[in-house]
Amino acid sequence: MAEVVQHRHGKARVRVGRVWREGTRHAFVEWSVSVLLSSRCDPAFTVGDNSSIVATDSIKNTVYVKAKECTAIISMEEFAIFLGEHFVKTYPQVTGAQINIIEIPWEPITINGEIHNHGFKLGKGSHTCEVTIDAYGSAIVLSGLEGLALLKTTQSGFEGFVRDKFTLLPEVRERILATEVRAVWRYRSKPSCYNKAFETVRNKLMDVFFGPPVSGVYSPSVQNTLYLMGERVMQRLPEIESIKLSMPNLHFIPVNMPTVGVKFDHDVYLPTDEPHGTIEASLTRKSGHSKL
Ligand SMILES: O=c1[nH]c(=O)c2[nH]c(=O)[nH]c2[nH]1
Repeated sequence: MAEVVQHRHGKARVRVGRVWREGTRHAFVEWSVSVLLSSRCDPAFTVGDNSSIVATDSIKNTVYVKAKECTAIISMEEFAIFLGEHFVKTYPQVTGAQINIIEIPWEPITINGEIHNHGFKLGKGSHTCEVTIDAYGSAIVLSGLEGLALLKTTQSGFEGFVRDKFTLLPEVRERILATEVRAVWRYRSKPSCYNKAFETVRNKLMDVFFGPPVSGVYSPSVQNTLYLMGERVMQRLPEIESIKLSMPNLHFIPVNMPTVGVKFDHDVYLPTDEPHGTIEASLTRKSGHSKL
């Protein structure tokens, strides 16, 4: 007969996206929240009596309930205190709560020095290149951009797609649109500066994705936004022959659990990256064929 000396239980990596809409200016955070409760529930371990266990599923739901209750923007430290206090105050058998949160470093977009109302990005993405030289010394130059994560909290929808017995997805005119752009383009002539051309491509891709800083621009699908991004890059840089864009659709699923107090109001989301939509296309100047 053994004695349980120490035990905890909780839920790890509860992903939550929270949007605060202050007029047309949106604030946004994405957190990965882990909760561990210390509680007097030894009989659950020793004799299979679950009567004192706060289910880890309820712990996960509570994260969303508390995120919903934060009606003003809050730091993750304050949120962790708010959440931890809830568990120790609500359940007499809970003697302690440890909350760990990692914040995904989404930062507001700036376009021409002006902060965008609802656009965010993660980092800057990487510049890549692939050069092939043939026996005569002629070079094919491909440049690319990898890992540029972009997100907008509004001005996106998806409607009018095939509806049949396999369809569950509702049609929406309001959703979060998030992606991680990968682009590869082929030069038909040498730009005056490859690095400057890369910067121009990156800025153009972002300008088209986000639209003007105050109003943004409506996206009816990732497909259409991707096409417009590629088209505008080729309009801006005549040296580019063709461009291939890959833009996964990183879904932010509305959290709607009215029975536990979370009625979705474009505020609390479950961010996912698996599975994700995969959208890609190659664009080429009308005269040529894409060699990407
Ligand atoms: O922009 C989108 N394109 C799709 O092809 C698609 N499919 C889906 O389920 N959601 C979306 N969104």
